[in-house]
Amino acid sequence: MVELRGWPSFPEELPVFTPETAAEDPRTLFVEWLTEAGEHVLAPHAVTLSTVDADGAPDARVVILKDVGPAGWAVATSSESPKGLQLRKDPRAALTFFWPGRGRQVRLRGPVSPAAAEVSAADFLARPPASRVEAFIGHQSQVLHDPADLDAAAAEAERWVSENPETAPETWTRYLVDPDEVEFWQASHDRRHVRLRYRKTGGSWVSERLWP
Ligand SMILES: Cc1cc2nc3c(=O)[nH]c(=O)nc-3n(C[C@H](O)[C@H](O)[C@H](O)COP(=O)(O)O)c2cc1C
Repeated sequence: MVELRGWPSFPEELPVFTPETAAEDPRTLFVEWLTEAGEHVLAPHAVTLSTVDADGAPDARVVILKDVGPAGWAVATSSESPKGLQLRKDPRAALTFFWPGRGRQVRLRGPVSPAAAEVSAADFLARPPASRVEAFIGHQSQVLHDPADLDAAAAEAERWVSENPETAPETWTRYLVDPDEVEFWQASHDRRHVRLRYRKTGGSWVSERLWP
């Protein structure tokens, strides 16, 4: 058995979250928390993206948040990857951020749509060369029978990317999660964790405290 008790989850000092003074728009509060997390944790923009597969079973993996704007929270991947195929069939998702260094979690869920082709292409072209090559290799999550196949595909992708520096693969897609619900969770050492959930109703947001 692994002894898991006693491992600390949070630092001794935690921020105090006061829902009464929180922004009216969850995006504003999210950007505040994300910016602050960037000063305390590695990869604050790493987020668990949850989707459902063709059988309705949940699936989840970590991706990188690419942007947050009026159209939603943006992530990027191949439309041919398992998550891309899942989103094509059932365009709904949840995003879960966890920033242990601040004792904070943010959860959001809602419909997902692909960004315009030129936005996805710009996302791809802004990636560093090695990341572009990685995306061009393709076959994400398929079984790799022989590592030599990956070496060959990488060499081919590298050649393609260097000869076509302005071209993005059609499969590279920015997905926008436009949440109906966003929940902010702030740990407290007295276990009175503070939770604030925003729900979109009509065109505006309603926020409610939740029991911990
Ligand atoms: C920190 C971190 C960041 C990642 N960022 C991305 C990303 O932005 N896009 C992506 O397609 N995969 C990313 N991955 C890999 C995914 O977690 C996953 O392994 C891959 O996308 C295949 O997922 P799928 O089979 O569900 O489609 C990242 C993994 C980690 C650990």
